[in-house]
Amino acid sequence: MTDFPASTVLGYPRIGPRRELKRALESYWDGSSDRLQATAAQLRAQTWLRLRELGLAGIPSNTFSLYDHVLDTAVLVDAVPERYRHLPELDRYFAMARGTQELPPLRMTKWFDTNYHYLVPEIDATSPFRLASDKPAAEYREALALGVDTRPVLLGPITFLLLAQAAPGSPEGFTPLSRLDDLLPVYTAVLAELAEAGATWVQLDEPALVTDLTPGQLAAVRRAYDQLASAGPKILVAGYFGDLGEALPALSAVHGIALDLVRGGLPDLSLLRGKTVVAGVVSGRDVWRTSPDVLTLVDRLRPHAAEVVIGSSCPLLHVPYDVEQETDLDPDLRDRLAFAEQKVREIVALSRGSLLAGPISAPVPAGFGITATATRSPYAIRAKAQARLGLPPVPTTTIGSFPQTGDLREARAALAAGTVDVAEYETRVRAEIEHVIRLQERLGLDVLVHGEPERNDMVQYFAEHLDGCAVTRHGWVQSYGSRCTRPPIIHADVKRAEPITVRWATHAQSLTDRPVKGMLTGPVTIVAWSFVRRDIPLRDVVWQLADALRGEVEDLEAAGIGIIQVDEPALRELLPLRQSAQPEYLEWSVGAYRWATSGASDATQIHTHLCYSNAGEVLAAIDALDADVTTIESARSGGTLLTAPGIADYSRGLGPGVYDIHSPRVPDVAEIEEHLRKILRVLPADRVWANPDCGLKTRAYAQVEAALANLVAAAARVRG
Ligand SMILES: Nc1nc2c(c(=O)[nH]1)N[C@@H](CNc1ccc(C(=O)N[C@@H](CCC(=O)N[C@@H](CCC(=O)N[C@@H](CCC(=O)O)C(=O)O)C(=O)O)C(=O)O)cc1)CN2
Ligand code: MET
Ligand SMILES: [Zn+2]
Repeated sequence: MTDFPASTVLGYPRIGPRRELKRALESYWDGSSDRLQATAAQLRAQTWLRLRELGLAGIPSNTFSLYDHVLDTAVLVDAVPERYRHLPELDRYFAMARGTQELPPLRMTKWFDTNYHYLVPEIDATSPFRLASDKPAAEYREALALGVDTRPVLLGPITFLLLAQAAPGSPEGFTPLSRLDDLLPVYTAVLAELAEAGATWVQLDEPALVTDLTPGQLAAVRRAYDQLASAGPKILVAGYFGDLGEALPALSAVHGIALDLVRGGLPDLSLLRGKTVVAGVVSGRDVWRTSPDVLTLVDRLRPHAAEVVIGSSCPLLHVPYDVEQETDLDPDLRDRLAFAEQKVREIVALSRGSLLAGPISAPVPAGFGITATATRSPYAIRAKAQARLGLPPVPTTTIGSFPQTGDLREARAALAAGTVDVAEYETRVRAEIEHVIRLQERLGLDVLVHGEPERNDMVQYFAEHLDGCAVTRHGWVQSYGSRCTRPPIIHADVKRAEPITVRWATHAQSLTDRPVKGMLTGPVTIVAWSFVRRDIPLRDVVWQLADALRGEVEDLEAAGIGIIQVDEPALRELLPLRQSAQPEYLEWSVGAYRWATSGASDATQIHTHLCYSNAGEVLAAIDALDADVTTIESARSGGTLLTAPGIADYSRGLGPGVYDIHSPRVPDVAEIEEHLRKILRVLPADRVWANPDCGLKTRAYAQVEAALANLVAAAARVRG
């Protein structure tokens, strides 16, 4: 049964080496271009042909998506909520993704422990599943027409259902997984269609199988794969981001298993007997070169499996395209790196036994060893000291960023290109800060922000100003839809050479009598959204950052900034997927946050912000952060924060976001007021803040002005 190609990747980036998909999407949405489908087809073709050119034997298809692969799966099986159904195909797809002025979008949340976001399917007890799209087969045929026989990739039914939520109005206790038996025939139908088109192998992605599953869920896994294994094509189940653990025995019927041997260890090898095993030894989650030593893992597998294939640990969606584009990187560092293109080369070389050892790695690390427990005075004492801020009940504020205009981005690009000098660039940034301050005063907000116009990104900006971090020029990774980030590379000990944000914060504060929040990104989030060195424990890197930020907090306070926000939107994201590892993580991550913030005096109000956090799950940790005020995503998760156990006892300031900033739609006053009243039914008025869900950088000024005016009006109504 040795018919599987000798090398493969589980998936590939899809935004385009120069973000071609981003540009095609955004010009399609603003109506200025009709090249979306053509660009998409071109990107797919380019990927298949490039992978073949690099010598990769097993090439995946249907890894492309116009927006999100979970949304694609919902559309594939027709799990489309009634409210979107009247819309024509593509409008409907983007309405589910982004909303329209009339319709809010589906919920969006983090894909496991990555910075990728997926749309949460809504499933109810009667959703009539059926095969409603031929995308997988169409893309298979599209590749075949180019002479590339691919392995179609589908999101597996278990992960799909576990990531879905019960549609609003579902009976108490209803879980989407209870619909498995109704969904399986649709999967059987897609598999049959793919077999008919000529596919010999189909990959089913099941990252949910590396999380803790109940006996009932494990039984569902077995039932699903016993059935799908006989549907036609051979089935490769990919369980990545960790160990398959208890789920592996339940996959006994399938023909192949892809193991994540970077995040997970070798399983009970007897369970692999007779199977094709994709040995995921090349990491899809970092940018470091792979050592040929990984072949010892492959050697351990060989005697047990029917065949062993060299592969990536997970889809390469989470790494940038090509390190060769990074001509500005320090050559010694660049030598240590592999992006998607280089990883494919490594996989091919490993499969041919010709991978060379990488260069001698990192400089000698210092690690980190703070043992002090960081505490501030009790909250009651701090609250009294902070009364000097003179804030009204239900104060209004925003999360930090204001729209990143085309002008600002162009000015930054011009600065990098050398066509604008630093002085000219900074003049523009100061002018933008003044504009943002005046706008907030005009709107009547209580706690102002400077708007973050000097930042390309809340993480990259800090990395650019810290020793030990490098940034890329073209290393884009998709975060959601058309939005991307360039994760910095933390390659050595992190240190702050000089203050980073103080001059922007003091400039903003000099323009107004109202308090302006200083704005920092927290240590966990900087690490979560960067590629991190591997030669010291993650927690040591986080603590190094915490120490650098502690210095920044002290400098801001000394410069007269009375409110300092330290964002930790990724606190929940780094939570280990297995419960057994969670308490330890929460202890050191919360400890690092407290180290960063606890140098502040009682009178300085510390804010934090979290988003896409399923905050209810980490409420105790949020509490332990000990921030005076926490603003949190809530509008787009259907207010689940407000029903979290313990929420009514939350003792400090809390601002559950009252509208979703990731959608272009503008909320009206009544809607925001209703949201605030819902919050006030759960929390006492002296603890509630009124704010959007997240920063406003992705919105246009017209949307922001209208939405914030409505927010201020709604807050005024509930105060009365
Ligand atoms: N790192 C990170 N992760 C996060 C978030 C976040 O803010 N940062 N927020 C949450 C949601 N995720 C998000 C991720 C990205 C963006 C986002 O807006 N990204 C921008 C890019 C931001 C950036 O780096 N901008 C640079 C570069 C801008 C650019 O494209 N410049 C042009 C040239 C200028 C032009 O013509 O526009 C180019 O390089 O080609 C800058 O402003 O300097 C985008 O995709 O459009 C928003 C939210 C969770 N994860
Ligand atoms: C993804 S959290 C964003 C927080 C940041 N202060 C902003 O407003 O953009
Ligand atoms: Zn946010």
